Amino acid sequence: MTQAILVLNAGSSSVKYGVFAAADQSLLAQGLIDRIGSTAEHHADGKTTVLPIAPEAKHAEALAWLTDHLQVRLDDLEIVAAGHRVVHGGQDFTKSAVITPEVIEKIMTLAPLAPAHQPHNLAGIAALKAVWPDIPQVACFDTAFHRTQPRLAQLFAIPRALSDEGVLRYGFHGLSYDYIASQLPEYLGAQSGRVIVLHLGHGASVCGMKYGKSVATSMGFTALDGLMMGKRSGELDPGVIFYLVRDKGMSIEEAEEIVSSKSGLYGVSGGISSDMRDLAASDDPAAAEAIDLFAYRACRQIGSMASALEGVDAIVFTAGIGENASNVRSKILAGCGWLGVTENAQANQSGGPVISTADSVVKALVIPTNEEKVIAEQTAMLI
Ligand SMILES: Nc1ncnc2c1ncn2[C@@H]1O[C@H](COP(=O)(O)OP(=O)(O)O)[C@@H](O)[C@H]1O
Ligand SMILES: CC(=O)OP(=O)(O)O
Ligand SMILES: [Mg+2]
Repeated sequence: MTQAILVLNAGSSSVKYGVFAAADQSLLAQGLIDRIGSTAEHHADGKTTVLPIAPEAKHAEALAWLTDHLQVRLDDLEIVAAGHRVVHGGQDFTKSAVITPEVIEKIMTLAPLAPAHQPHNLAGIAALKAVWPDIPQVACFDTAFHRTQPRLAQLFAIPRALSDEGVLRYGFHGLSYDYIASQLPEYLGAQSGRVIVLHLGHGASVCGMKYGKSVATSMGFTALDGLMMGKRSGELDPGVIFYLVRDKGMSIEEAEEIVSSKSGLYGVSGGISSDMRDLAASDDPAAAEAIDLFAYRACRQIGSMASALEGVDAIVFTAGIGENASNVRSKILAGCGWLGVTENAQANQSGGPVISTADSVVKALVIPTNEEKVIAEQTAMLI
């Protein structure tokens, strides 16, 4: 039987999985469940099926369905290890780690800093342990890639004692950025020096990379900062939170829910949807304004990254929106014309990879991300 590594990538609205040959990490099978929390769908082998679970069911039910499904589907493979995306690694984890009870405990203590992710990551680890109790499991952290940020990029302007105890800009989506960094030389050659990568999914962030290393990123201590997202506000005056709690009498939990699950595309569209596909299909002016604000905020962050990089050679789009929504890419590129980037509308429509004109000073590209591949490689290295 072929020996294989099973990879789980639990995001805020989806669970992606991949099965890779242990020998060379070639892909053997993959799939994903998305729209968790509305009508969860399983996509694999070109087929889409609605999961036989309640529409409002959460990650736990989706994971239970998935492990049942995988046991049947993978019965001709020998699963020898599992790799997991774990969103928050704090200061302790600068690279991936074999999961032990101590590692689980550290991951749990960081869970309050990533409440929309870390519990699902831990649930995935437990779900696979129940089915494959004897295999090694590896945790691969979203924060690890950004540990190369210079100190000034990590500091918030808060009392020193708080920074010293770890209230810092960690940044996320590091597995995705790691994959994109590995692809840059092939796409850009010598132009891969100063690159701004936009990971635009349900969660969204920007990373400024110098020669493939993170020097600045838009997410912070938690995954709430930076860009506008599916349901998260992104960058927000902290005074708004005080107003909600002190003046409007909300509890901290209610205020947290506002900024983490009632804002972003969902909130600005007046509750139409957190999914870019639904907003693009809507003729409601609030849906159009949500898309415009999403693009506007991305342009503002690109300006910030260009400054941290002291110039820019290329802009890369990736993840669900970045890879698929040509209308959003087009709006963002139009807002960045001053940086020297010119969209090739036809290439953008057809998905690139190069979506700038031949004479564009700054190159723009679409590169599909592959967090699962990075997890498989990091897992193979540790087992
Ligand atoms: N064909 C598409 N057109 C426009 N947007 C899309 C398309 N497919 C996915 N998306 C957007 O991508 C998001 C999911 O991105 P993804 O990176 O898979 O998310 P996550 O890993 O954070 O769950 C969806 O919420 C939706 O807004
Ligand atoms: C960190 C984060 O926001 O992840 P996701 O995009 O998967 O929600
Ligand atoms: Mg994701």
